[in-house]
Amino acid sequence: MAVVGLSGRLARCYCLRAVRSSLCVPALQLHVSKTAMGASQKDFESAVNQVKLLKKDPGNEVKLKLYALYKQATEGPCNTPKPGLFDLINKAKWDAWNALGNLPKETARQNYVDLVSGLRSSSDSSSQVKPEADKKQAGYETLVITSEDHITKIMLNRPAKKNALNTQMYQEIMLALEAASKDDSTITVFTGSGDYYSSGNDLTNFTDIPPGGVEEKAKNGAILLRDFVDCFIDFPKPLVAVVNGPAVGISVTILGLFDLVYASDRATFHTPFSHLGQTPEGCSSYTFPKIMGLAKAVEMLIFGKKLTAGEAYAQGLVTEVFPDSTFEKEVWTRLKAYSKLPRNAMRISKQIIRNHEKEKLHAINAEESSILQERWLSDECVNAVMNFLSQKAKL
Ligand SMILES: CCCCCC/C=C/C(=O)SCCNC(=O)CCNC(=O)[C@H](O)C(C)(C)COP(=O)(O)OP(=O)(O)OC[C@H]1O[C@@H](n2cnc3c(N)ncnc32)[C@H](O)[C@@H]1OP(=O)(O)O
Repeated sequence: MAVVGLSGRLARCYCLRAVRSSLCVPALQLHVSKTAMGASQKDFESAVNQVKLLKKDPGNEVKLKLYALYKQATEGPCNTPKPGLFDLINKAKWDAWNALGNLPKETARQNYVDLVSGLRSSSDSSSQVKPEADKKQAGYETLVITSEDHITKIMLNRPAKKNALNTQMYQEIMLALEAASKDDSTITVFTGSGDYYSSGNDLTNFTDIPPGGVEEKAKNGAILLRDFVDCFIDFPKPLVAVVNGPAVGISVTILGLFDLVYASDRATFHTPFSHLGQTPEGCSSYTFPKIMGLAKAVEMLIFGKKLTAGEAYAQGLVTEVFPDSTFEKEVWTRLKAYSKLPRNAMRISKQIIRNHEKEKLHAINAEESSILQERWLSDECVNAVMNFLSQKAKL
C-alpha cells in the first residue's frame, strides 16, 4: 500500500510540474536570480507577458521564432513527433523548434528576452496600455484574473462555451489558486463571465485520446481531477463563489469546499451525473449530505434534480440569494467590506473551521477520482458523452 501511495503522490507531483512548465503563466514566478548565464526566469516571464501587450503583430516568421525559443527555454530540445505533412501550422512550429537543436535552455531564454526587447522598442504598446488593464493579470487564456481592494477575482472566461472547464482551464485554475494563496489579497472570489457560471466539465475533454488510448486518458483525467480538487481543499484564504448564472457538474460540487456562496436568483444548480453515466466528485459525496442532509443530497447527486437558487439556499448550499438586477452591486459592496477585515484572523479562523476535515476530504477526493476513472470507461458514460457531442455536432 505504501508503494501505491508514494507512486500516486509522485505521479501527481509530476503532473503538476508538467502543467507548470507547459503554460506561460505568471503563477510560475520562481524568481530565479540573474546568473552569468543570462536572463533570469523573472526576465523571461516578464518577456512572455510583454509579448501579449505588443500592439503591432510581429508577423509569422517572428512568431515562429518566439514559439521555438519559448519551447526550447521551457522544455529543452524538440521532443515531440513530427506532425503530418498536411498539418501545416503544427509542422511549421515543430520545424522552428527542431531547428534550435541542442541550444541550451538558458541561451534560448536569453534570446527570447532579447528578441522581445527588440520588438518592444519598435512598438509603443506598453505606454499605450490603459491603467484598467494593469489590474488584469496576463498569461491566462481561459480566465480573467484581477486583484483589487484586497480581493483576487478569478473569472471563468469561456462564455461562448458557457464556461465549460477544459483541460487548460483546470490547469490555469490550479495555478491561479496557487498564486492567490500567496498574493496580498485577503479573499479569493470565483465567478463566471457571460450568462453562465459554468456548464461543468467540458465534454469534449473526452475526445482527445492520447497514444496510450482511453485507459491512459481516464488515468490522466483522474490525476487532474484529484489535483484540481485538492487545491480547493487546501486553499488557505476565504474562498467565495459569486454564482452569476446556472452552474452544472463540477462547478456545483466544489461549492461545498467554498466558504461563501452568493447566488443571483437566475442561478440554478445541477449535477446530472447519472444521466452522464458518471458519479459525484469534488468531495460532494461527503459535503452534500453533510450540508443538506442525505435525502436532498441523493435527489441532486443520484437523480440529478436541478435546484433553483432559492432551493439551494434553503438546503444550505448557498449562503445568500440576490435579485439579478442588483446582484453584482450588492455582492461586491459586501465583499469589499469583508476584504478589509484582518487577513490573519480570517485565515486562522478558516484553518480552525476546516483543518480537522482536511485529511478526510483528501481521502474522499482520491476515492471519488478513482471511481470516476473507471466510470469514464463504461458504456454508460461513453454513450452519454457521445450523445451530447453528436447533438452538438461535435463529432
Ligand atoms: C479532468 C476531468 C474532470 C472531470 C470531472 C467530472 C465532472 C463532471 C461534470 O462536470 S458533469 C457536467 C458536464 N456538463 C454537462 O453535462 C453540461 C452540458 N451542456 C449542456 O447541457 C448545455 O450546453 C447547457 C445546458 C449547459 C447550455 O445549453 P444552451 O443554453 O442550449 O447552450 P448550448 O448547448 O448551445 O451551449 C453553447 C455552446 O457551449 C457548448 N457547451 C456548453 N456546455 C458544454 C460542456 N459542458 N462541454 C462542452 N461544450 C459545452 C455547446 O456545445 C455550445 O457550443 P457550440 O456553440 O455548439 O460550439
